[in-house]
Amino acid sequence: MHAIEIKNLTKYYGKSMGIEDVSISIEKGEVYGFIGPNGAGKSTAIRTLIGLLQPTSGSATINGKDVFQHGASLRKSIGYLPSEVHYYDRMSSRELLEYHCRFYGIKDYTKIEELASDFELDLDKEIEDLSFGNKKKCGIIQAMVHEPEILILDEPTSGLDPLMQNVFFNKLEELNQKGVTIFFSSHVLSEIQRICKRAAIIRNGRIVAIENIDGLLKKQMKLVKVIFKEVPSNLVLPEGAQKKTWSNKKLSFEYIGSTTVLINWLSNHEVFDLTLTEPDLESLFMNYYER
Ligand SMILES: Nc1ncnc2c1ncn2[C@@H]1O[C@H](COP(=O)(O)OP(=O)(O)OP(=O)(O)O)[C@@H](O)[C@H]1O
Repeated sequence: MHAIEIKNLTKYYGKSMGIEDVSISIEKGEVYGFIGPNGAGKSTAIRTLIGLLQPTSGSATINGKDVFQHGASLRKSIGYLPSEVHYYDRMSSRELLEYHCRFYGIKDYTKIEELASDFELDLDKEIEDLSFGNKKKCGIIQAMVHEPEILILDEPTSGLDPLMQNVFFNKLEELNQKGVTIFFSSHVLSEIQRICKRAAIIRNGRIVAIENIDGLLKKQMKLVKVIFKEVPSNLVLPEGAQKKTWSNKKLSFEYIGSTTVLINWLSNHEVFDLTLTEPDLESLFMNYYER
């Protein structure tokens, strides 16, 4: 039995399409990524998956149970972070999280303190005084505090600074080691590659690929910028390099291929400086998923 199974899920907002024919299966204990550019349909799919939106057609099950028939009981085993959090402004995070716990019959609030300390959240500040990133932390704690067996997180890292993103991913790894299934959306490829084994790639409301992360890494183009000490004569680029541009001693090109081959090629030259960057999602789509 899959932890999450979405079958041919379609959601139209009136005449406008949110998602069409989306199918995703997630094993128990898996960390699964959901990646796509803005407006691709990630939030629509997630909201429909957890029963917050009625689908136009198709079905979604969690632990084998239909989310519309068993919504209330299933939601007890899910932790959900929406892409945007909206709270009662005049409550403190502590009051909000305690209020949340009471829905789950939790009377011991030590987990709130524990998570707030991990995420460095001041529990005594009123929500309206929290920055965007701190509200996000509050949302993440809310998703985790009742210790759900499945975490469904919609753009969890947006608004978190890089250090806090580290804390967040370490926490996901810790929870996953305890058996928690995690499904999270992002539009940043490196985040998905960091902890997922598989990812569904969505564009214009449709799944364009379901990839093993290893496969995605092999396909991934790198942007290579090299500054040479001296411009080498008769320079031959490694196989897989394309769209080369020169500016003074600075060479830029796109590279798809073995990292070892690239490193070997670089080691044959006097390199003054080097940057390797990941392409944005649009370039990835242009290269592989354009249909
Ligand atoms: N309430 C709504 N009414 C009408 N159209 C909507 C509604 N919510 C979403 N849409 C449309 O559905 C499509 C998918 O939007 P969705 O918010 O699911 O994408 P997303 O991948 O989550 O985007 P983002 O990364 O920007 O959050 C978009 O075309 C959007 O305009």
